[in-house]
Amino acid sequence: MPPVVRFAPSPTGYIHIGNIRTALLNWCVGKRVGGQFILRYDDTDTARSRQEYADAIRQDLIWLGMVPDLELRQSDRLSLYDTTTARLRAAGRLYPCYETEEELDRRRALQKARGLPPVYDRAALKLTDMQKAALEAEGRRPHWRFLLNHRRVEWEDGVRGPAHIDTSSLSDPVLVRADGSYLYTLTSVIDDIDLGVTHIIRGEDHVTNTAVQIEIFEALGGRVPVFAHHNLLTTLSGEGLSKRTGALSIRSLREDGFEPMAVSSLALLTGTSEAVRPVASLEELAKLVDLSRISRAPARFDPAEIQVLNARLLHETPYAEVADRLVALGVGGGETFWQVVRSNIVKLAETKNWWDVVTGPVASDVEDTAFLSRAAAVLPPGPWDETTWSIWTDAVKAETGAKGKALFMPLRQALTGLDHGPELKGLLPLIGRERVLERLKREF
Ligand SMILES: Nc1ncnc2c1ncn2[C@@H]1O[C@H](COP(=O)(O)OP(=O)(O)OP(=O)(O)O)[C@@H](O)[C@H]1O
Repeated sequence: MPPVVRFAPSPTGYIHIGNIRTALLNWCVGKRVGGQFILRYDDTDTARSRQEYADAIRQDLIWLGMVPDLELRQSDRLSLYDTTTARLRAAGRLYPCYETEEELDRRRALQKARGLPPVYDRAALKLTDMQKAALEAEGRRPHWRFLLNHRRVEWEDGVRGPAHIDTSSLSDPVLVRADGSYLYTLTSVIDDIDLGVTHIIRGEDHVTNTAVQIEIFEALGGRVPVFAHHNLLTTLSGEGLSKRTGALSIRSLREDGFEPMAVSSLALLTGTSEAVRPVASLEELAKLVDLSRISRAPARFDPAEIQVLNARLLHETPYAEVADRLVALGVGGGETFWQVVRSNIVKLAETKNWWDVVTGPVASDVEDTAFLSRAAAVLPPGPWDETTWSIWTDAVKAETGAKGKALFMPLRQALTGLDHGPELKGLLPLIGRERVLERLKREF
């Protein structure tokens, strides 16, 4: 059976490069063998979830090439959660609790003072019907906790190998809030069962959730999927990423002009056994994914590396893949121009600067105008090709006696207004004889 995978972000901000590590791993594991990739907005936290963020997540994934096969939002599925929760209540696995946050805080402080772990003591389980009625008469509304089985929950983690957590070390998790809203821990399992999710690949921030959720899967009679918890991306100094700060959001990287495959290559390959390098397509990237070879240590990455990857990716990109975008940027010169400039750019938009250098005008401040006039005098006749530059510079050398930097630098500066850039043997024919003459004679 082909895998069914999902990316399930909360639409509470713009997704960042760490979030897409999760999305990419799921996409790769699912799509490389013809599986289904689901995008699910986990928007049960209505106070923080926003439609504009959900829209942005979809756009970001599509920009990266991960088109979802199915898209759904948890806020549309409340009736499924209502009926499933009723089953858990009927089975005695959900029980009402009336403690306020302050009461719980106090209890935890007391446990800590006694050297005990701050685990919920299940006091609510001992409440009689009369006590519950009295609390409700006071105006209290219950929140609902899941009765854990207090056992050793084991699973074969796709990344971490054999894993286990003893749920007796955990508090019974709240699955339904006092206002009746559901927590992600529950709704996620209900959806994963309903959608037939076969693999749950997510960050290791979810490991504890997994033990709880395996118990919920079992309580609901669902098939427990394969779980895999990957390391989280952190900055070089070890700082985590959060949607709330907006740092390294996919949106900002796109606006900064980075290529989607540079972003994806960095997000996916950092902290794996593969060298971090630009990979040309998601399909190629998917072939490199081996969950069992993802490191357990945090995946530290240098945000500056994205520049390097972007440049390397563009250096290897064939003209056909960028032709339309070059036209949209107002860049001419076709494939020849692309071959000449692609190894001199970090971002595609920089091609426009070089095209402006080709078409002119350029301002230069070469003082030795006599040298330029003598160079102009020996300019070869057209047509020009890649050999013209060396024919010309040999002639200028013979004419003026200049060599090395003293020969090349004034010519480069006069022709481009700059002291660096693409090879002049490629640029020269693009600039053309007429403009070269103008620039040597300073007649722009
Ligand atoms: N720095 C990170 N590196 C890799 N994966 C991450 C990182 N941060 C979050 N994830 C993963 O992204 C997926 C979506 O997570 P979620 O929507 O909860 O976002 P978040 O960034 O963890 O949370 P928050 O909105 O609280 O900042 C989860 O599977 C989570 O494990």
